[in-house]
Amino acid sequence: MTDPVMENLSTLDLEEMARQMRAFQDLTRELDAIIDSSSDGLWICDAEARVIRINPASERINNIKASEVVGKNMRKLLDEGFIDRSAALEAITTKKVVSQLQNREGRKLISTGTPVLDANGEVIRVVVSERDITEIDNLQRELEEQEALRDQFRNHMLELQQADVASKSVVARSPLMVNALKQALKVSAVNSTVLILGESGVGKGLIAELIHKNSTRADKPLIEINCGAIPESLIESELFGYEKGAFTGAQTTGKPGYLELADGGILFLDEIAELPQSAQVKLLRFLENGKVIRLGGTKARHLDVRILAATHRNLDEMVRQGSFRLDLYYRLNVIPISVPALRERRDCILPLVRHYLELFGARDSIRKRITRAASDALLAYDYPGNVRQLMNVCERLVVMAETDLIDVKDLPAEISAGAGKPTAVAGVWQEDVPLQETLDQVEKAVLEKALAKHRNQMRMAEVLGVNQSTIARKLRKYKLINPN
Ligand SMILES: Nc1ncnc2c1ncn2[C@@H]1O[C@H](COP(=O)(O)OP(=O)(O)OP(=O)(O)O)[C@@H](O)[C@H]1O
Repeated sequence: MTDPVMENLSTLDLEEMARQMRAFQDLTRELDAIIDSSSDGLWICDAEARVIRINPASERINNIKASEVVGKNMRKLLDEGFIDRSAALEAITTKKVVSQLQNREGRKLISTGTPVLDANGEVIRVVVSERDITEIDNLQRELEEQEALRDQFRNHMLELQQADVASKSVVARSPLMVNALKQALKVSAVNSTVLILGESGVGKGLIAELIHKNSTRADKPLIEINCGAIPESLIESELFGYEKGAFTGAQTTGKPGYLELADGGILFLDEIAELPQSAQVKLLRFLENGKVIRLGGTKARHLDVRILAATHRNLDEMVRQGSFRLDLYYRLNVIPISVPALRERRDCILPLVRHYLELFGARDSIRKRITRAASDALLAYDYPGNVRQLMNVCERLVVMAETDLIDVKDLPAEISAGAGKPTAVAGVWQEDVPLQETLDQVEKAVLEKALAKHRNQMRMAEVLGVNQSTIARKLRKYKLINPN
């Protein structure tokens, strides 16, 4: 017997139905693939909140099998305590998309219930997607903790620094030193990298502090690191920071580097010549693009850090020998400031002595004066350790000198040894050196003494019996004044 319905269908109708059926099957397969491959969990419920299906991601997130929940009503799952809130129930009631935070099996989930409405606006299905945000949440918390730690650290440093700088004053009498300070003040206003050159103890650190104090970054940190004092194996992690587990012994939370800590402020890299080659490459990259990537990390952080660097070494020579990168040298040497050795600015010596005797005296409530002979010995000494050495001598004199009047006998042996002896000024010279060289040395020493005493070229000219233009020319020749 033939089917009457089939009888009335033409071959064309049948072909169309078969095509539609195939298209429907393809669509179902596509939907299955989407649902099953989603990394977010998916729950599909009917209008009564009965679970129709859940995807493999949901099985994994909730640690259940689909068979345990399919066919059950969300209300029952709620009563059984399997879930603490249901986005599906709320979406059915409100007919709106709802998002909820849920705690399940010790994990944090964000569930979004979306109602599917028919043509009459009635709910026919609810799709609930759930995303496990436990890791993101932990990372967020870690980040917040680190940021809090960083702020705490930075504030602490800033307080210490402000107290330190406030208590310091810079003594400068010699034109060479005055010029170095002027340069420092001038560059404070800009953001350029500065390379401070000079022997150990001349005051390079003090110049860096002066630049910071007078810059627009004064209320942000000045972080100082001595590249020579950090073990080579640690310098990169100290400078650039590291992510957790970057190397054996790394803190489990990871750590920001000094560059990050200096964000918004200034990083002062003392003893820059001691920076290992691999760190030189990374520093150069930072100077070029302003970004750092922590060790073991992939995320580039953009930082706003001004770099000041200092060294007592001859970087030119190191570049020639290949131990310092030329490209980094160019990047650092944008504005060089040379701080002269103390023996090249003897007219700073006595003002510094007075300054430090007063400073240490006030600290210890001791007031000490100094004899002329002791002053002369201090003035004649060469100070291989520069201002730092002079400062230590003054502290010792305040504490140790037996009477209120400091005399030659109170001075350290290396300084008192020179007292009273004829110096180059009085006529001691080396044998067998060209006469002109000896004469130049004597002339320079005479000018240095006169400059320290009279401070005024006119007066110097009077005392030395030459005209003022000769004095000016010779001061320039021996670099005792600013060449400009
Ligand atoms: N012109 C100055 N007036 C007052 N104190 C100074 C002056 N120059 C340096 N000092 C003091 O001398 C000490 C040494 O200075 P500083 O540390 O800045 O030298 P440095 O050149 O950076 O030395 P190093 O190369 O060893 O790091 C510091 O205590 C500093 O305050």
